[in-house]
Amino acid sequence: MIVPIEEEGFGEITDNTRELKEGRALLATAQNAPYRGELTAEIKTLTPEELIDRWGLKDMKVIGVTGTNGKTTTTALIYSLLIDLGYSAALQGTRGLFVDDRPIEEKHMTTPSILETLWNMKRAKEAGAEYFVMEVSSHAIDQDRIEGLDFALKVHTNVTRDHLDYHGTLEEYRRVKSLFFSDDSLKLLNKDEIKSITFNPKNAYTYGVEEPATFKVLAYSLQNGISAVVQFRQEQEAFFSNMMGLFNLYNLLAAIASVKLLTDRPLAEICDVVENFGGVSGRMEVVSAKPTIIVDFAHTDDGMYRVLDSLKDKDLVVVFGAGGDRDRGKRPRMGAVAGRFAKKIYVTSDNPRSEDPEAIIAEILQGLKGKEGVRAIVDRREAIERAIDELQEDEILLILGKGDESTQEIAGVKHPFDDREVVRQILEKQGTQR
Ligand SMILES: CC(=O)N[C@H]1[C@@H](OP(=O)(O)OP(=O)(O)OC[C@H]2O[C@@H](n3ccc(=O)[nH]c3=O)[C@H](O)[C@@H]2O)O[C@H](CO)[C@@H](O)[C@@H]1O[C@H](C)C(=O)N[C@@H](C)C(=O)N[C@H](CCC(=O)O)C(=O)O
Ligand SMILES: Nc1ncnc2c1ncn2[C@@H]1O[C@H](COP(=O)(O)OP(=O)(O)OP(=O)(O)O)[C@@H](O)[C@H]1O
Ligand SMILES: N[C@H](CCC[C@H](N)C(=O)O)C(=O)O
Ligand SMILES: [Mg+2]
Repeated sequence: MIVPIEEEGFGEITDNTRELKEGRALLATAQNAPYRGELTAEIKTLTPEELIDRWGLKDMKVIGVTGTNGKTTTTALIYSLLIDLGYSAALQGTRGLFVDDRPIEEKHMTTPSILETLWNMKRAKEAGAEYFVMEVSSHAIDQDRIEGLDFALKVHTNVTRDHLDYHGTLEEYRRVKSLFFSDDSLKLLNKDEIKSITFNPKNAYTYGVEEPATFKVLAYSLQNGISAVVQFRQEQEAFFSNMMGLFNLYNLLAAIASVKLLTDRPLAEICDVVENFGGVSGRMEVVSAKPTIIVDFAHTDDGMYRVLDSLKDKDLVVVFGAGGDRDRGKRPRMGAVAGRFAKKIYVTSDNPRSEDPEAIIAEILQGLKGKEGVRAIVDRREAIERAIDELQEDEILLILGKGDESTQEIAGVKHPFDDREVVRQILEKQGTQR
């Protein structure tokens, strides 16, 4: 990556030795260390810390959220609460880069290289942001893509199972996630999932629904949205959100606690603005009210469990698949979770990428042996169409795994495909046929 830099004698900086040329400096990172062996003396290099100094980023308050699921939702909530309380904030993650509700960069990676993050922080600062809320993926921790960053707050959502294609084992995955919480930084941990990580107890706060915690939910209801009462020391306040599901109560609690720790504003003021948050696109997004069709990004067995469990008193119909070139072990587990909660199940393709879609479906079906009402349809559009055609009164259709993704990656080609758009086209076609 190459970005402009105002440096005597240099106009640009890159993090790739292969892009070096006259007038271009090199950012010396942990990631490109293996390639810096034969650097000649006249190459101007900067470390991430030096670049942070030069771009005056030291006073930017960086919030990092890591965990298997909930990062995009929790960061979006923190960002939204800060803005509604009058602060200026930036958001970087799976859905791209935003500053004060303005999209600045298309969606790219959940956590890009340190040069890209610093460049985004520079642009956010120039746009007036004082907070930089970012998702921190396990890959980024493992590859030290966050080197040099001084976090004002580190947040843990949960550590269940994903990316074992990359980390190998659950222990290794947990070890990597725990690295993020090993220093003295101010940290906020999910007390109900505290066993999933190890952490440095210095400056550690907790949030919880079941367990006693610094930020404790005293009561809650999940009927028609989420309403709850939270206690922090002597403060006790109620909040309400239109979002659905117990898992979103955790995301809300983590966000409220984060903003309290960052701003020390009265809990009442923070809880007052919770209701303004309309949710994250592609996460529990109600695409159609009648028939009820919800699109969600759940793409692990734990994510699916949380979503389906939060609707378990309804008749559920599920369309889902599993990503190719990702953790294969979760596939039968995803099948088993669907089998446990859903009345009808359409197993289809997600992003097969370089794998054979039929083979992925077969691995998911391993978790559905003996289950009635299961159909396997490789073509995702056809699976969604069949599910909608066969949907009965008072059944709820959940289309899982892709959320707000706008493409389906098959054999290296990204085809335009957006679950929500497909649902709208099918309903329109049906509407005209009725
Ligand atoms: C598997 C993986 O994570 N790969 C990431 C990794 O690539 P890599 O290890 O191949 O990097 P590399 O080619 O050795 O280069 C490392 C550094 O050395 C430099 N380099 C390289 C060669 C050279 O000759 N000279 C040189 O200086 C490169 O410019 C780079 O800065 O480092 C790159 C630079 O930071 C990332 O862009 C790349 O992410 C790829 C594109 C990717 O798809 N990663 C996915 C798996 C990912 O990270 N996903 C997570 C989580 C997704 C989620 O759950 O939401 C994410 O954060 O998005
Ligand atoms: N706190 C949570 N615990 C478990 N599952 C959750 C939680 N929050 C959201 N989910 C489920 O996981 C899905 C992904 O949520 P979200 O996009 O916020 O997670 P993420 O950590 O950013 O995921 P990714 O690492 O893929 O970017 C949601 O669509 C929902 O089904
Ligand atoms: N629908 C995607 C969701 C995963 C996105 C992200 N968590 C990643 O692993 O790239 C898939 O399973 O292919
Ligand atoms: Mg995300």
